[in-house]
Amino acid sequence: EATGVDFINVFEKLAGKQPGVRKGHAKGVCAVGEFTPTDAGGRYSSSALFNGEKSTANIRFSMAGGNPAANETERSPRGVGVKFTMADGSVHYIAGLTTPVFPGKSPEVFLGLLETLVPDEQGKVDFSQVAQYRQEHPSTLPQFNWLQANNPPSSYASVNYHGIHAFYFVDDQGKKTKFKWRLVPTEGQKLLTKAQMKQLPDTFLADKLKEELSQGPAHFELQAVIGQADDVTNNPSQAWPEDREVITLGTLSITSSGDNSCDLINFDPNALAQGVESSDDRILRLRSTAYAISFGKRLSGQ
Ligand code: HEM
Repeated sequence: EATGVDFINVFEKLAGKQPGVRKGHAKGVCAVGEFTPTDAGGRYSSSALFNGEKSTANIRFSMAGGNPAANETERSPRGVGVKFTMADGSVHYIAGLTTPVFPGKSPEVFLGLLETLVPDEQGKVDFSQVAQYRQEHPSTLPQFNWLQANNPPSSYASVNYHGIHAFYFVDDQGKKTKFKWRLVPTEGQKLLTKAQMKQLPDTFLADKLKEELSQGPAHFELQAVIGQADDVTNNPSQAWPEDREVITLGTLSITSSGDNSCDLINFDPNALAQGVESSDDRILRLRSTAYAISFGKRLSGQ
């Protein structure tokens, strides 16, 4: 079985030692804002997040991977982490990606994919080996195909983000409802054109966000896709059918960005307030150990 330590080790082989930096999603920007709930979530969950009062939000937008100099025009996932602090003081974390699916049905398949991407002693990646691994492990393909078909965003604030894993709402009676969350920009998605992907510099997303927020807040709808009885909860490489019911849980407003307010946050996706629970997805469960190791390392300058 793959462990959190295995992932931290392979990230170091892929990105080199990056002391003091996140071992995944190394490049990113902090932002702050607030969350205003609708009354829809309260029908499924006892969480204080949905009880009518506003929560404050600490946000971080990021580039996937361990490279702090990642190229922001490349076809790779972008990420978002949100820490909600509710009026009663309780906290709830989410961390998702721009892709609706993850590249592997299990920690082992994902780890194997990363291992094929480790360069040899000459610094070369054997891409034929990567392609062969993908064919032999078809659960790596849906995310790859999605990234080829969808250009990267022109702003961190103008793209959909997906929780990818299944979670459960739990209501006052203990009744559970499976769901997957997503954040949808209220003004719709804005993606780079092929020409912009060639012309833009490697780094523009943090400045662009700051400039956009100087004109006023950016808004996302937090939505929940409600699962049906036979929708699987343990395979993040697969999306649920398109026709599932979607409810709007509230609006996330981003008001400013560019400070260091997220540096001490570990966006552990299993650190959930009462009223929401993790599913049996092994990748989701494993993320806690990997994030904790990364958090400890980066805070201690390793
Ligand atoms: C086995 C699978 C995974 C591993 C080993 C892994 C590992 C990591 C690590 C080590 C970090 C840095 C944490 C920190 O220093 O605070 C990170 C950050 C992040 N990961 Fe993952 N991850 C995995 C799967 C996922 C999935 C499925 C998603 C999305 C659904 C995701 C989204 C993110 C995001 C958005 C961040 C940045 C959080 C921030 O800004 O601090 N990861 N990941």
